[in-house]
Amino acid sequence: MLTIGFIGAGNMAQAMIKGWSGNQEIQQVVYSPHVGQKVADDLHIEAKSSALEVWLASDLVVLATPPDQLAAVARELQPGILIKPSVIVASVLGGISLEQLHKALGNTVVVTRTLPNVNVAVKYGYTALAFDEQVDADIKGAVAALFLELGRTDELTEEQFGAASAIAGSGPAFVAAFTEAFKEAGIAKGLDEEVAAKLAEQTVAGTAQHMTQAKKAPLDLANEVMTPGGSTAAGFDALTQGGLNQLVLDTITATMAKNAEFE
Ligand SMILES: NC(=O)C1=CN([C@@H]2O[C@H](COP(=O)(O)OP(=O)(O)OC[C@H]3O[C@@H](n4cnc5c(N)ncnc54)[C@H](OP(=O)(O)O)[C@@H]3O)[C@@H](O)[C@H]2O)C=CC1
Ligand SMILES: O=C(O)[C@@H]1CCC=N1
Repeated sequence: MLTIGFIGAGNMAQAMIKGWSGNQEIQQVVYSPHVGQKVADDLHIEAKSSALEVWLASDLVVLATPPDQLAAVARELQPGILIKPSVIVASVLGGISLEQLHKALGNTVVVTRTLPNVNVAVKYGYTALAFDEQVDADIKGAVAALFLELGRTDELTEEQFGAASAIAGSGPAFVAAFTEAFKEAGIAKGLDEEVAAKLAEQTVAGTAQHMTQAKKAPLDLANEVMTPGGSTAAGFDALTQGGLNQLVLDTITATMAKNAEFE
């Protein structure tokens, strides 16, 4: 049995707990100052009463607080790090580098920097992983296998994390915003809200499934839909001329700029 402990029980921690919940070989525990007990009850796991208790009970500890809480959490964990140095840390703290993690937790702690997205809750996530040189292949393999259970994963360099965070980490919010815009357009064109919501959601989900299952590039799929001289091509022109690519680039640029403030 592997025990995964969460420090912080917000949206990201809950998504990961849900993703691993079906695995009978994994036991999960959580500490969060206000919502910890409620989240534990809702997700049928055990609540601990401090970050230190989580550390002492766990094989792998996920740091899932806001990034600015790292120093406070690291202080609480110091006795645990001395008593039980074997615990592996998987940080999901946005913008916090391996170097910053080692500075806070100490150089002896085995630390991995991870960047999952909320889709791990339904095992359709994407997680970027970064390890420092001292992490051996067995640990890398074990951590990667855990995150593979939650969707796709890659080892990236830390320099790639800013872009990965904007596209994969924040991306679900942007895709959701596009889906909402689709729904709103449906309502504006006379559909009732329930029908518009269903059409938008099924079309976004189905398009993603189609590209993934059939291994189709986005523009190949788009071209299949666009009958020459037909209605989709007219809409596609409007989308392109309206500046979709620039808008998406601006969105990713703004996201990365904010993320860089934490570094
Ligand atoms: N949401 C996402 O899609 C992604 C988030 N991340 C990263 O994950 C981290 C958490 O984000 P998210 O879950 O969205 O944030 P939330 O605000 O939803 O949750 C943060 C949690 O941290 C807890 N917390 C705050 N301070 C402490 C502390 N000192 N000790 C223990 N727990 C504490 C809060 O506790 P309480 O409520 O009990 O006060 C809360 O449960 C961030 O660093 C973010 O960058 C990374 C990738 C994607
Ligand atoms: O919004 C945030 O800061 C975090 C990082 C990636 C997704 N959510």
